[in-house]
Amino acid sequence: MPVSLPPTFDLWSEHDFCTYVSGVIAAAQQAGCQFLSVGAALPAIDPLRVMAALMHASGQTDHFYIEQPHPGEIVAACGRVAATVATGEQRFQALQGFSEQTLNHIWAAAPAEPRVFCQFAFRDAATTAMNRAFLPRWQIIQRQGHAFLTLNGRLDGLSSSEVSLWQDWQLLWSTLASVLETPVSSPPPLAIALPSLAEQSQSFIIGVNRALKLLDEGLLEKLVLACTTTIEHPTGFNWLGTLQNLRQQYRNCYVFSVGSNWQDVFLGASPERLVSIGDGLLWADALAGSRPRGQTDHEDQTLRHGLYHSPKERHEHQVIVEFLCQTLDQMGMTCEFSTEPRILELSNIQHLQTLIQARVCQPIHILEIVAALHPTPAVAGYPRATARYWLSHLEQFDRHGYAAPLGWVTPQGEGEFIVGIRSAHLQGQYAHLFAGAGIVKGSEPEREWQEILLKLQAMISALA
Ligand SMILES: C=C(O[C@@H]1C=C(C(=O)O)C=C[C@H]1O)C(=O)O
Repeated sequence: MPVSLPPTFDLWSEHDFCTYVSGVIAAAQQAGCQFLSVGAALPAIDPLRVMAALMHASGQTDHFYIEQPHPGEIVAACGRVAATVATGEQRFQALQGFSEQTLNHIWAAAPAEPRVFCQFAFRDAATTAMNRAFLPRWQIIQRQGHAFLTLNGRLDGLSSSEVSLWQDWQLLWSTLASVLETPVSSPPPLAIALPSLAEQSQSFIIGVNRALKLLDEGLLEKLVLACTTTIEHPTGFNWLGTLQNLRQQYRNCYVFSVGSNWQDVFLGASPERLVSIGDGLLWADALAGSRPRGQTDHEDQTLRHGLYHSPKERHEHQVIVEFLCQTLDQMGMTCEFSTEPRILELSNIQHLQTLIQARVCQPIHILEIVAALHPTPAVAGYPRATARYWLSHLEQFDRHGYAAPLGWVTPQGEGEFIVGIRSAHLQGQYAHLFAGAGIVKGSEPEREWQEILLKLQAMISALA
C-alpha cells in the first residue's frame, strides 16, 4: 500500500479539495493503484450517529460498526467501494485474498489506515451473503479523543473523478454538521417480556442430556449448545436505538452492528474477542464459565466466589485456554498468560476470562489465525470435529452469524475479530435471538437453561 502525506487543503472548499485530490489521483494512477483513500482528523464525534446519518443520507446501507470496551477505539464504516462474498471451507482464504488484493492496491493519503471489514457465518456451508468483506466508502475511526475520517474511492469507473469524490466528501461534511446540531435522542427499550420458551427448553434439555452421555462415553470433553427464539414487533425494531441501549448497558463489551440493508442487521454486545493483532502483538481471549450477577453485593460476591472456585467451571475454561495456546503454538507463536483466570463482570452475568498474548515474529495474516481458531471450544466444543458433528444433529436451527467471527483487517494484515455472541438478527418486524451454554461433565441441565435465559434476556432488554 503506497502512502502519501495527509491533506493540508481547506476541508470546506471544493476548489481546494479537487486540486488536492486530482494530485492524489494522478499519483495513485501512476503507481498502478485501483483505489484511493483520502481523509482528515477532527476532534472526537460520535461515529455511530454519523454513520447512521450517512446511511440515511446516501441510501448506502452496507455498514460495519464496532466499539471496543472502554477506553477503546470505535470504528464505523458504511457504503461500499468494493466487496466480495464466499462460502465453503475456503471462505476465510477467499476473504483474505480479497482484503490483500484491495489493500495492496490502495493509494492511502488519509491520516488513518484504510481497512477491509469482514463478517462470517458460523458454518462453512452457510449462504454466501453471510461471509462477506467490503472496502467502505466512508470510514470513521475514533481513538484518543480524535476522529479520523476517511473517504475511499475507486480509480476505475465513475467514482474516480475528483468531482464525484467531492460529492461524497461533501455528504460526509453535511452529515457531520447535521449530527452535531441534533441533540442525542434514543427511544427507550421496548420492555419486552421473555417469551415462553417451552419448546426450546425441552429440546435444549434433551440436547444437554445427550451431550452428558457423550461426555461420559469419553467422546467429547465439551459441547456448547445454543438456542434461538424470535420476537415479533408490529412496527419493527429501531436498530440505532437498540445499539444505543447496548452501549449503555454493556460498557465492557464489544458493541457491534453489521449488515447490508436496513431489513437485515446483525448486532449485539459481545464480551469475547477472538483475536487481535497490532504492532506485532497478538491477543486472544479465553472466555467461559459463567454465573449471574447478584442482586446485592453479598450475593454477587458469593456467586463470584462460586464461579472462581468451581472445578467444573475452571475445567470448562481451561479447555479453551489450552485450545487457543496449542493452535497458536502450531502457528509458530509462544503464548503468555496468567495461570489464574480473572473475572469479567458484565451487567447481568460474570465470566472467567484469561487474556492470552503472543509475539507475532513472522508475517501472518490475521485471517489465517481466524480460520484456524474458529470455532473455538467457547462456542462449539472440544474436540472440535466431534463437537461440530453433534451440533449439526442436536441444534434444529441455523446459527447464521451467531458465534461467528466479525472484524476488520489493515493493509499490514493486522486487525481485530470478535465472536458474535449476545447477538440478534433484526429482520423487519422480527428479532432472532441466540444464546448458548457450555456443557461439560457435571453440568446440570436446568442450570444451563437458566444461563441461556439470562443471556437471551440481555439482548431482549436492549431492543428498541
Ligand atoms: C455461547 C455463549 O457464550 C459462551 C459460553 C459461556 C459459558 O458457557 O460459560 C461463556 C462465555 C462464552 O464463551 C453465548 O453467550 O451464547
